[in-house]
Formats: sequence, C-alpha cells, structure tokens
Amino acid sequence: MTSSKGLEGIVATQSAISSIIDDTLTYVGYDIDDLAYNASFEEVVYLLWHKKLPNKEELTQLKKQLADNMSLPQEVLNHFKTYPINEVHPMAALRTAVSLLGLYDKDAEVMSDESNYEKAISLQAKIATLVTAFARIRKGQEPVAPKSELGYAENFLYMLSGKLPEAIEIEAFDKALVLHADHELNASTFTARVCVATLSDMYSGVTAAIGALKGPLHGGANEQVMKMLMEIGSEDKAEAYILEKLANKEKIMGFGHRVYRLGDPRAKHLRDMSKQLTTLSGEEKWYNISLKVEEVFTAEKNLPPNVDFYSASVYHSLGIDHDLFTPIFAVSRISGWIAHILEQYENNRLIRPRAEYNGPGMQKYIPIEER
Ligand SMILES: CC(=O)SCCNC(=O)CCNC(=O)[C@H](O)C(C)(C)COP(=O)(O)OP(=O)(O)OC[C@H]1O[C@@H](n2cnc3c(N)ncnc32)[C@H](O)[C@@H]1OP(=O)(O)O
Ligand SMILES: O=C([O-])CC(=O)C(=O)O
Repeated sequence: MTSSKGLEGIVATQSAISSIIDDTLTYVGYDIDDLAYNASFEEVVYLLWHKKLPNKEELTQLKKQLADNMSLPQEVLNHFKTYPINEVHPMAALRTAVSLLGLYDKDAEVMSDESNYEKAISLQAKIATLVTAFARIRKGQEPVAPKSELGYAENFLYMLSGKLPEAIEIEAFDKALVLHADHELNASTFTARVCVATLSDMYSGVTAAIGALKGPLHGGANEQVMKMLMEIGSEDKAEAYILEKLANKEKIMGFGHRVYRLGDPRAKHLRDMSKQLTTLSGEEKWYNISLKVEEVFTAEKNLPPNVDFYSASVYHSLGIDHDLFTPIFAVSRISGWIAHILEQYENNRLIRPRAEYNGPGMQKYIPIEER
C-alpha cells in the first residue's frame, strides 16, 4: 500500500461537474472566465445540477422555485434566538441551522430523485435566508422577508441590509457567487461525497461540508485575509508585516493552492472587482494593501493568490460583516455540493480508503494491576 499525505495527487472519483486541467477551471466544460463574464448565478446552479445551460423557460422556473422556497420554518428562526448570539461564529450557526432544517423536512430521509431535487431547491433557497436572518438577529434586527421578484444575489443583499442594492453591487455579488460555485474535489465537496456515499441524506452531506469549509485552510481563509489587511492597516506597513510572518514560518492566508501551480483563474476577476468596488466606496486602501501583499508575498514565495484573497476586500466593500465572508462562500458552494451529492447518489459506492499503519507492533495485553 502507498499513502499520500493529504491525498495529494490521488484521483478519488470521476465527475462530470467541474474540472481543473493545466490551471484552467471549467464548469461542465464552460470556462470560468466565460461564465464569470456572461452567466448569472442561477444559470450556473442550473448548469451544475442539470449538466446543461437552461433555456429561458427553465431559468425562469428555477428562479421562481428558489424565490418560492426561501422562507424558513419559524422554529429555525426561533432557534437562532436561543444561541449565545455574540459568541457564535456564523459558520457554526449555519452548520447547526442546516442540520436543524433537516428535522423540519418530513421527507429528509426520502431518497427518490424527485425528493432529492426538492431538497436541493429548498436548501439552495434557504441557505441565503439562514445567513441573512442570523446576521440580523444577532444585531437585534428583525429578519427581512425575501421578495419573490428579485434574483438570488439581489435577494441576498436585500435580506441582509433591508435595502434594495445598487446595480453594481448586485452584479459584483452575483459574479462572486458564480466564481465560488464549484471546484472539483475540494475538501468540503469531498466531505459531502464521503458523507452521502454511506447513503446518508442531503442535509447530513451539506452539514458536513459546511464544517469542512469553515476551516482557515479552506473557505475560512477569506475572513482571515480581511483580518490580516486590517492588522496591516496601510500599504507602507505591508512589506514588513509579510516578511515578519514568513520569518516566523506563518502562512499568509489567501495564497497557495493544492492544485493550481501558475495561479487560480478566479483570482483575477476578484482582483478587478476589488479595484472597482474599493474605488467606488472610497476605500482604495484595501485594494492597495492587497496588491502590495501580493507583490511582496509572491516575490518571496512564488505562490499566487487564490479565490479567497481578493474576495475579502470585495465583500468588505459591499459592507458585509467579516465573519459572514465564509457563510457567503457556503451560499454559493452549496450549489456545487448538491451537484456532487446528486452525482454520488447516481453512481454510488461507499468511500472507504485505507490507512498505512505506523503505530507500535503487535503487543500483549497487560492486566491493569501490572501496568
Ligand atoms: C477556497 C480555498 O480553499 S483556497 C485555499 C484557502 N486557504 C488559504 O488561503 C490558506 C493558506 N494556504 C495554505 O495553507 C496552502 O497553500 C493550502 C492549504 C491552500 C494548500 O496546501 P498544500 O498544497 O497542502 O501545501 P502545504 O500547506 O503543504 O505547503 C507547501 C509549502 O508551501 C508553503 N505555503 C503554502 N501556502 C502558503 C502560504 N499561504 N503562506 C506561506 N507559505 C505557504 C508551506 O509552508 C510549505 O512550505 P515548506 O515546504 O517549506 O514547508
Ligand atoms: O479546490 C480547493 O482545494 C480549494 C478551492 O480553491 C475551492 O474549494 O474553491
């Protein structure tokens, strides 16, 4: 038996959802650049779930299904109010709330294709409401009900702030959702697949995936990037800050990737958006600090930024609380998790790798009095 630390380089499944070949990312064969410039998030959700782009009628139907399913069971909203609200990270709240949603779905355990598709719509719709409702409740504000005539990105921003967002904000947020939707066999998607390969239900798979996304080596990095930018504070302090971190052998969040070698193709879109949005908000300093960090870090380490690096200043410019950055990643990535869960169910086999044992050799049991 051979082992690979972190399963590096191991091909663990076949999938027709997204691919990364020679640093090019595609969803169902469509280049991420093409989708970032042209597709809405709902089109991408449809693409990932159906393996084809929707026509107008199919897209209208999906948008309606999502809008119709956004409302939460009152019990889930009440549950939020019982949390130690100021101590709870929104990712922990989200992980618990998705699991709780499963308790209020009488068909949670039903495994038919039809039931799983209904759960897919319901989860994709409700995750936006969960994140925004929690964000408001913890500030003592009432949750804002979704508006059925709004698109997914617009509804999210509306439910978060209670104000209809500007066109530029909707466009940027929608693009960020497109860019985060799927990414081959990343850690959270693999977690979801491992979970449902036991024939467990979709709520369990998504709950497990949220737990994996939460960590700072994966989706949690975007919040840590903003923390770093705030600690740096100004462009002229960036170089010394990064060099000190590297001298202390600390990792710089938002850089490096297990698969990409030359660079993450999503990062350039987020860099452009960061420039545009920080200029508009009058806070160019977040973009300038980010650029300087990139310059200093890549000169030292030759590791390019990943999707999490410039998304931090993008979300900050949209006025979003920093601890909501990773939940927002989940709002997008749940579309990919669901696509992979459905694909796993379609052609399932239990996922159960082996471990190379490196503990002590055979030992004889010693009675407790003799130890
Ligand atoms: C959506 C996403 O999940 S994208 C990734 C988000 N995560 C981050 O941004 C966290 C920072 N980045 C990292 O920790 C890593 O680059 C990962 C986890 C993303 C990829 O990790 P791996 O492929 O396993 O690389 P690993 O962590 O083993 O690092 C390999 C070498 O590069 C260095 N390295 C990798 N990333 C970084 C970084 N961000 N800062 C400093 N050094 C780094 C490591 O210290 C290590 O150096 P060494 O060989 O001298 O010990
Ligand atoms: O693929 C990975 O390992 C991490 C990543 O970039 C993502 O999940 O978007």
